[in-house]
Amino acid sequence: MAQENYDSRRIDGKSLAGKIEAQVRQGVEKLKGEKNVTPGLATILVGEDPASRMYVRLKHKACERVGIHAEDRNLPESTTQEELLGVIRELNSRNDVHGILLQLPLPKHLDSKAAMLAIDPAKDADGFHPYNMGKLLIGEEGLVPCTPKGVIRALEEYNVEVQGKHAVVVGHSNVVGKPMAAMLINRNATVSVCHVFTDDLKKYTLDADILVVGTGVKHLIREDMVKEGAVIFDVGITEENGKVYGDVDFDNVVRKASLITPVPGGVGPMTIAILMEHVLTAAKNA
Ligand SMILES: Nc1nc(=O)c2c([nH]1)NC[C@@H]1CN(c3ccc(C(=O)N[C@@H](CCC(=O)O)C(=O)O)cc3)C=[N+]21
Repeated sequence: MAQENYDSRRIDGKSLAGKIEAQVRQGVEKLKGEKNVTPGLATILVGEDPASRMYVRLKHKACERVGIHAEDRNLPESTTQEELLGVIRELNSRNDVHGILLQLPLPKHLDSKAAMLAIDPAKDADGFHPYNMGKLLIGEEGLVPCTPKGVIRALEEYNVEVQGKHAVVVGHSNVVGKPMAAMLINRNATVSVCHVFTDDLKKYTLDADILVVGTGVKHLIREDMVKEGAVIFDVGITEENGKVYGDVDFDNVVRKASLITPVPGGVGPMTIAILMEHVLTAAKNA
């Protein structure tokens, strides 16, 4: 059987990220030339979790590509809450650090809510501070969570109409689902938010014009659960035997989608590109 070619339906997150990074690189050059300011990002990683280390490394590599100065604060697993807050306060006070990223999850003995609250909202590159989250909810999108912002950017790039459309968000996490729902509401979509306690998930997903899935459940979304012509963003990552899987059964769902992101090479690279944009924005505003 001949393999059908669905390439035109695939949202190429890598090339979109490349486009955003090229714009950031120009902005960084301009800021250096005009104000002699080099944007700086400090990442804080507590402990040695290999996945977290890899994500931090990806962010540092992106900084290198766009000309942002990156500082790596790798703290031992035994770090106390007071010590962590001390590092955050030091970074808050430094004028060569414009963005602070506290890599999550933190070891269990640390209070991540209190730590995020300690980050200067103006340096909150992740957009996780309650002040920035609150602004997002009232329609003021400054520093907002990078992953849902990447989805919005892709919708814009591909000229997908959002107003009046039924957008279904699966997963209600603070980093993806909730801010994603807020951004879609801000753009006048009709938004349904589904999660582990939703019964009859399929009833909602089948009606979705735009479907954003971030649950971490491998291949949760099957072909029979999506509407013909849907625009689908897969924000899930499950690692199994060195392979990465999304929340969407891409190979089969692609037949019904009009646009769809793969994993890897979809939303992940866009997340990092938006993070770079945020550090530049924070440096401009400083
Ligand atoms: N404070 C905080 N901010 C974050 O932004 C944050 C975090 N904590 N904790 C963990 C998650 C995860 N995350 C990813 C970013 C990019 C890819 C990415 O680019 N992935 C590549 C694949 C990379 C590979 O597997 O080699 C892709 O999808 O193509 C993945 C995951 C950011 N996170």
